Amino acid sequence: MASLADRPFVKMNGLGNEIVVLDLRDGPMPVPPEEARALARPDVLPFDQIMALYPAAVPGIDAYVRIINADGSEAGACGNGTRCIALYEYGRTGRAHIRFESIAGLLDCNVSSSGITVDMGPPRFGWADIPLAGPVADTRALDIQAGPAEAPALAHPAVVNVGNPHAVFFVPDAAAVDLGRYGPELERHPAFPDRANISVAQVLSPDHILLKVWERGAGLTRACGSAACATAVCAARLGLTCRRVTVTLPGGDLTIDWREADDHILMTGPAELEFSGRLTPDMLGVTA
Ligand SMILES: N[C@H](CCC[C@H](N)C(=O)O)C(=O)O
Repeated sequence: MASLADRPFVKMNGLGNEIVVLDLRDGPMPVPPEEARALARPDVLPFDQIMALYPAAVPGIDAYVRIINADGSEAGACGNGTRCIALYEYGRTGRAHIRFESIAGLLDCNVSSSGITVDMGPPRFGWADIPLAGPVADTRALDIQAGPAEAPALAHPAVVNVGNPHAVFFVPDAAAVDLGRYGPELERHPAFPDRANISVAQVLSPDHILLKVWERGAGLTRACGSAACATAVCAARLGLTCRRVTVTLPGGDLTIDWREADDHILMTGPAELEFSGRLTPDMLGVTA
């Protein structure tokens, strides 16, 4: 497989969710998983996701995007990363309305002075859509848990697919949960054949949720846009909140609006451009 050596990159973040943008439209190539893992090393260019841009297949779409986690696995959605590439494309073209295509569908973005809004599409709650290992009638409360059997630390998550799989545990006190301890086993729980992103959510009011996330293929992150979307729709589906909420993550706030008219999830928040550079063989773990 060809190497990414000598390709330009842009380092960005969405509320501290660490993003690397690789614009591969001039020379499309897959992202080698082993090079992604090498690049993500703490002393190289630590990131949570790579957003790789490819030529769009249809007119009117700015790019096709593929999302690679720090462990080299591929994801179907990345809300914070999508805001980052929307800002990147706005900087390149000056156009505020940007459209991406992804494996999970169309991502309609709008860049404005009040933030970047991404239409993440509709949630999918069916067990096979998540996916789960077998039929489950009620995906509002999956029969799994973590921690001591007699007093589980986390139990009965709501599950949803928002382009990628999420399990959301609602708890009375999110700060009291050691997600770093339970995240790894829950991410790889047998109930999730494609693994899952794991959220711990505390409902503060009908329009405000506190959230922390263990991301599939990346671990604890400062923010996770798709988890904020997943948590907002699961909370509304359970009657815990209204359909428009502020989600407060360790890195900051996102506004999520689960639109009644078409069931689409709109996520609004910031993105930040940090620096750019060029990838070297050393950064990619490639022997020259
Ligand atoms: N940080 C991303 C989520 C990445 C999800 C990825 N970890 C997966 O495997 O689904 C976000 O802001 O939505």
